[in-house]
Parts: sequence; structure tokens; C-alpha cells
Amino acid sequence: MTTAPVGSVLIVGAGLLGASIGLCLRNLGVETWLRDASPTAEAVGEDIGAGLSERAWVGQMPEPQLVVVATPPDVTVSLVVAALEEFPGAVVTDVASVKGAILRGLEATGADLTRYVGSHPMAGREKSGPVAARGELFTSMPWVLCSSEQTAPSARRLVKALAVELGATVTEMSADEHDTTVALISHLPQVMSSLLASRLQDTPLHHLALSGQGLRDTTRIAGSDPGLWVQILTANAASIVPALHGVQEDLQRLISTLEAPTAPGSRLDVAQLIAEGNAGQARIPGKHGGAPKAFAQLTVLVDDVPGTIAHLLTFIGEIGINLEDLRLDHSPGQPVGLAEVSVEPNRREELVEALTTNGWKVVQ
Ligand SMILES: NC(=O)c1ccc[n+]([C@@H]2O[C@H](COP(=O)([O-])OP(=O)(O)OC[C@H]3O[C@@H](n4cnc5c(N)ncnc54)[C@H](O)[C@@H]3O)[C@@H](O)[C@H]2O)c1
Ligand SMILES: O=C(O)C(=O)C[C@]1(C(=O)O)C=C[C@@H](O)C=C1
Repeated sequence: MTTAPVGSVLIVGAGLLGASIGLCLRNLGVETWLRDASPTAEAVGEDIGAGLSERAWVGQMPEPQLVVVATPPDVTVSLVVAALEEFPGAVVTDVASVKGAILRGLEATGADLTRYVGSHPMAGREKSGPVAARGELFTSMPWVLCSSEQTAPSARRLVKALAVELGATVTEMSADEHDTTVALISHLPQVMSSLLASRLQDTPLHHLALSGQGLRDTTRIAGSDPGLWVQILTANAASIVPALHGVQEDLQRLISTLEAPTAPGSRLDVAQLIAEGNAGQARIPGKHGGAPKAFAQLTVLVDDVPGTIAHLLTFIGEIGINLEDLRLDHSPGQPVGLAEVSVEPNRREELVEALTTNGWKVVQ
């Protein structure tokens, strides 16, 4: 990709997102520098191989071709403006989870935004900081680009090339369309997960010990950073509130129905509500951003000893079957794990046979 960064890249904010971008760029051989308000985050970023710490290499950082601001949303406007001023030859992007408030904040400063492109990788984790960074975080994940009326085509091309180089799939839309979209597909899930998990605060531990995968699936992102999410939710409140009203209506409907569960029509109403969930869930696209696709699953029993999962994955690769997804679980109190493997439906039978013939125990 000829338009990908060939000069150096400066990442401002060496946390989860910044260090993940750095790890990936370094793997691609791009000279990458890290700047963080926290000296520790900057040093850890360098230690994990996400880039060179500006503090540790005083005066040695060249003028970057691209600056990526990967800090919390509430400091993003001032850092973008500062980067545009400090590096007059560089394109500047940010990766904040809200785009409208940031664009309006930037416009209000009167800064020349021809070299600025807002962006948002739709990939992340419920953890913060450089230690949680992953070089492959963006592989096959969507990355939204929000150019403004002022954005120069060359700036847009460079940031698009960055996302593509990091393995992401680029979608372009206005900042406002972005914010309405993420209110439903990212911000509402965070709120629902947090509200659900908050119900567990007083639950006795021996009750929680019975939790199955359902609770884990629906509460993973409840572990997210409150400091970051207070900024995201308040900055996008105007788009989130209508989505919350929709949930409120459905909740009220369910409460009323379950208050009279045997009344005529109640069972149908409950079934309808669950079916509406089925219909929504089936519309979520699969891997690679393609059309929704149902993969076939099978569960393999794996000994809880080092290297077993690696053996299993190598075996699947060697017989020429593409692993579409993998989920690991543990049998409570047992020295075995359960590896749930997803493959193309037409390869499932072949895989089950190959695994069983070669001594693996397929349990489902
Ligand atoms: N966490 C996610 O899943 C995710 C996904 C996509 C986008 N984002 C966006 O990416 C941005 C960063 O999120 P994160 O999860 O990496 O957070 P993080 O807390 O892991 O990292 C943020 C880093 O920014 C640094 N920082 C704060 N103020 C600074 C300043 N004034 N100057 C320089 N550095 C400063 C912090 O010290 C920290 O190291 C946010 O805007 C967030 O909305 C997050
Ligand atoms: O997987 C997760 O931990 C996330 O929720 C990441 C997620 C998302 O909603 O997809 C969360 C917020 C970001 O702005 C982008 C990505």
C-alpha cells in the first residue's frame, strides 16, 4: 500500500488503543513513537514493543508523517489542535469513540482542519492501558473514518491506508451518522452489560459460582473503565437516550406481561419478545463484516496441560480446515477444558471424524 505511512508515526496516548496501534505498526516496520501524559504508560509501551518513548529518546523523534491521538475523549480536541500546530507537515487523526462532539469542539477552536480526519476503530477490550494492548486487535474489524468538509483528500487517504494496513475494514460516514450508529451498536450494549452486572453486587458468592456462559457473555464489557465510559456516554447522550427509551418500553412491556404470566396472551407476548431478540441477533454480521453467517460448532475436550490447545489448533490447520472462532471454557472442578471450535458448516463432519480418529474427544 503506497499511501501507508512511510515516515514515522507519533501515537499520543500509549494506552490500550495507542499501544495496540503501535504494536501493529512496529510489526509492519513503521518507525513509531509514543507520547503519554503518564511516563509509566509511555515506558511500558516501549517495553512491550509498541514504539519508542519520546521521553527516553529526548530530541531524537523526527517530524512525524502521521499523528494518532489515542487518549480519552475529553482531552482529544486540545491534543489534536496541539499536534496540528506542533507538526505542520503531519496528518492528524484521533480514535475516540465519539466523533460529533470532537468535530464540533475542533471547529469551535477555528483550527485549520484540512490535515485532520476523525476515525474510530470498532475494536477494543474491556481493559485499559498498554499492558492490555494486542497487535492483532484490528484484524478484520471495522474502522470508521469521519472526514469533515475541510479534510484534504490526501489526509483522508493516509488515514484510510493506516486502517487498512492494520488489517481493518474501512467504512466512511459523517460524524453524526457515526454517533447515532454507535449509540445502538456499542454504547447501548455497554450500558445494558453494566446494568445487568450491577444486579450481582449483593448476590452470594456460592450463587455466582453457578454462573454459566450466558452470564459471562452478557457481562464481559461490564469490566470496562468507568472513567472512559462516563466521557463516551455523556458526549453521545443525545443519541443514546432514544435507544434507552426503546429499551424502557420493552422492559415495561415485559414487566406488565410477567406480572400476569398466565393471563391470556401473556405467553405469546413473552415468546414474541424473545423472538424479536432472535431476529435482531441474526442480523449481526459475522467475521470480516460480511453477511450474517452461521458457523457450525463442535466442542472438544482438552486436557488442562500446557500446549494442548496449540496441538489442537495445529491439527485443525494441518487438515486444511479454517478455524472461524474459538472459545475456551472449563469444566468446574475438573482438570479438563472445553474448546468450542467454529468452522464452515460443510466441514464440521469431516473435522469431527478426523479429530475422533486421531484420539481427540469430541463431546458435542
Ligand atoms: N477501549 C476501547 O475498547 C476503545 C475502542 C476504540 C476506541 N477507543 C477510544 O480510544 C481512546 C483511548 O482509549 P483506551 O481504551 O486506549 O484508553 P487507555 O486508558 O487505555 O489509554 C489512554 C491513554 O491516554 C493517556 N493520556 C490521558 N491524557 C493524556 C494527555 N493529555 N496527553 C497524553 N496522554 C494522555 C493516558 O495516560 C493513557 O495511557 C479513547 O478516546 C476511546 O474512546 C477505545
Ligand atoms: O469488545 C469490547 O470490549 C468493546 O466493546 C469494544 C468497543 C465496541 O463496542 O465494540 C467499545 C467501544 C469502542 O469505542 C469500540 C469498540
